[in-house]
Amino acid sequence: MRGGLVASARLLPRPLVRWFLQRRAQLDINENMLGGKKVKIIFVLGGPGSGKGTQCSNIVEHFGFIHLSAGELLRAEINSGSENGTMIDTIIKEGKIVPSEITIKLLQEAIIKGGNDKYIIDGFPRNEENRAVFESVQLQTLVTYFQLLQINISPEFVLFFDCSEEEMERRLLGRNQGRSDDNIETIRKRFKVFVESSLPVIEYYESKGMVKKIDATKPAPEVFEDDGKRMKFTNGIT
Ligand SMILES: Nc1ncnc2c1ncn2[C@@H]1O[C@H](COP(=O)(O)OP(=O)(O)O)[C@@H](O)[C@H]1O
Ligand SMILES: Nc1ccn([C@H]2C[C@H](O)[C@@H](COP(=O)(O)OP(=O)(O)O)O2)c(=O)n1
Ligand SMILES: [Mg+2]
Repeated sequence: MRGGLVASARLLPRPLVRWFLQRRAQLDINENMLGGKKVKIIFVLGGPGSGKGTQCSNIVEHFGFIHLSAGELLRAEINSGSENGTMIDTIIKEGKIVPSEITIKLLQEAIIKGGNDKYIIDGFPRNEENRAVFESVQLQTLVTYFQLLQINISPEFVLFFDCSEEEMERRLLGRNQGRSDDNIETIRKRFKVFVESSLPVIEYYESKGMVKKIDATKPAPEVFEDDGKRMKFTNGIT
């Protein structure tokens, strides 16, 4: 947590960070509990087709979280005809990652609109930029709206769905949701981006002891049994 906070703080003006730290010390609070309502976040990460969306639906049903899929928010933005839509569409078709500002704005809006205090966010952060910008934006939000909106800077934990590429490829080719990126050419690009850009994020959280790794190659009900155990065993989440 401290490392993330320090990294985020580097992106902010120093007087602002100093003010924030002093204010926090005065109020005897920490970054996970800034008075008022706490918004808890769990990140769900894993390669394309590892079963993130499928398992998040199960988790929502059993544990009362609001599920936000970064990919679905981006697809909705394309379909809404927004000015960024064409650009987002092109990036997704190329299997690349959309600039963080766009994705984070959509996530923040959805969190505020959701009005819940527990969110499970799937497919985010997908690269180091996603992670660092999310943390810095959260810190700014905390500073700006000190008593109004308190979203944790860091997730409670990260669920990592570990699945072989062979199995993920099979699932994506059979997904049948009419997605422009579920074709073999884009799938291969997405696997490459996952290994090069997303795995380092998982490793970062692993180094902080925050990752709960799940064998996602098994059939969906068995995978959910694993999620369920991990959710129940985590105090204060359910
Ligand atoms: N454990 C599983 N075994 C077999 N197929 C699965 C499993 N989990 C999900 N699927 C199927 O694989 C495809 C991709 O799953 P999805 O949840 O959309 O993954 P992701 O969000 O990680 O891309 C979907 O068609 C889904 O029904
Ligand atoms: N944080 C994110 C999440 C998704 N995207 C883009 C790039 C991804 O290939 C697509 C689709 O993401 P999505 O999570 O829906 O895909 P999968 O469920 O892993 O198959 O959206 C992004 O740019 N940034
Ligand atoms: Mg998905």
